[in-house]
Amino acid sequence: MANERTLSIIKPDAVAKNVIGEIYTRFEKAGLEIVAAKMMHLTQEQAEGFYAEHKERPFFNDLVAFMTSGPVVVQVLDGEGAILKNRDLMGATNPKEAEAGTIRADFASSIDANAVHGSDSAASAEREIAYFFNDSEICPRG
Ligand SMILES: Nc1ncnc2c1ncn2[C@@H]1O[C@H](COP(=O)(O)OP(=O)(O)OP(=O)(O)O)[C@@H](O)[C@H]1O
Repeated sequence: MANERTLSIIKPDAVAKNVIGEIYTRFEKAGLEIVAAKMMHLTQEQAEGFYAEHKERPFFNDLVAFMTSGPVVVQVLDGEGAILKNRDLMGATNPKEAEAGTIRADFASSIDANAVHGSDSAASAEREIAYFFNDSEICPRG
């Protein structure tokens, strides 16, 4: 599988639980390099724009309220099959259904406060990385 990049967000619940380092360790152990990272407190506009595809869903307002409730950490992960690898590390959207040992099984408390986001396709990854980072902010190693 080719090297690719994906956008990951550590959501406000996981930042509040002080598990940023534990989540980063999982990325690193899976062979994903963190090639860009920043902590930010999303504005209403930033959260709405990021989740625009969910605009018509009944949970949209709650999702935006949650994502703006506290700081998040946004990062670009780089590695072989990074998109799928990150989705596997995250586990199912609903932590009750997430497999044991996944980030959501271990750190998420509900389907709203589910600890992490990860791009779900190459097209989403491209859009989402560009949403938060300029090319000059991404620092591949080696
Ligand atoms: N039925 C629901 N009720 C409440 N919140 C939901 C529901 N479905 C999804 N969400 C919230 O919206 C986010 C985006 O939904 P999506 O279906 O894209 O899930 P996902 O791809 O697993 O999560 P993410 O996009 O955050 O990686 C979810 O992470 C979750 O926080």
